[in-house]
Amino acid sequence: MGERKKVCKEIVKACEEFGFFKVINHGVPVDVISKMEEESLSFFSKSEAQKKQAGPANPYGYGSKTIGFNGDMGEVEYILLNTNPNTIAHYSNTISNNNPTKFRCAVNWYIEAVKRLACEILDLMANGLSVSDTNFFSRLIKDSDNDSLFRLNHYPNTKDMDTSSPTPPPPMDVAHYKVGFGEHSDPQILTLLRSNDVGGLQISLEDKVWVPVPPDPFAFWVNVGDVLQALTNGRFLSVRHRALVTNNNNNNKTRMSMAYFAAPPLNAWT
Ligand SMILES: O=C(O)CCC(=O)C(=O)O
Ligand SMILES: [Fe+2]
Repeated sequence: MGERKKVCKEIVKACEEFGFFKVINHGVPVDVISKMEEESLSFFSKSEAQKKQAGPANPYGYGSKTIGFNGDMGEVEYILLNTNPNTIAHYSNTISNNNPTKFRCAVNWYIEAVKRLACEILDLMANGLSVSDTNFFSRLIKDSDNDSLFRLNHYPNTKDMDTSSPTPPPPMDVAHYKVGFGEHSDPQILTLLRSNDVGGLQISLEDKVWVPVPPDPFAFWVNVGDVLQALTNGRFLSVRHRALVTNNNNNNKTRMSMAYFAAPPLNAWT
């Protein structure tokens, strides 16, 4: 079997078993990632009052603790954007009032690079599934009306949390954690997730068995989303995952992640 064919088969197997896999040597330039991370860090380091100028997230913009429309809460603050360049340009003004152009460019470069990677992965998947039209999935996210999203997440350290509860927390190395981002699956086709070197992400393979995902700032994790599960008639699993805030890391570094959610146009006929 040729090398490419082998990769296609392995990707399909991972999507059937886990709906989740890791990509290394992905071709997204290091400086594109580090510029995006720099922008993210500089935004989240601002004062609460400054950050709130870019909110509330409805659904785009800055949000803190409330996630989505179902009243979900978590120890997370985030910026959610549509990947449409007009939306990015609009929000850049309040997200980075000292240099909106720098922020906008960092986001656009990052999105351009991860979108290319997502398309390549989707073509490999189609190939592995022996779909005759191998660009079928990637065409959906290349459509100019695609509804793809980009999200920057920041999780505080437990040291910053309220520990004034009457019952003392269990020893730090046991189950002392808070939910940063509660259990969910991503609704779109595919998610490319990249984080700094602070852990917290977990995936659930069987019911309620949580497996920690080691952080790797040089890699991308790929999540199969609900749309791809549906497009493959359930052959691919859309992976359930969550992010916890722990204080296992003894330095003060906090987790930052960035997620690109590749989605078809809202009115796509699939
Ligand atoms: O921060 C993480 O690792 C998880 C983020 C996530 O699941 C999401 O943004 O949908
Ligand atoms: Fe997610």
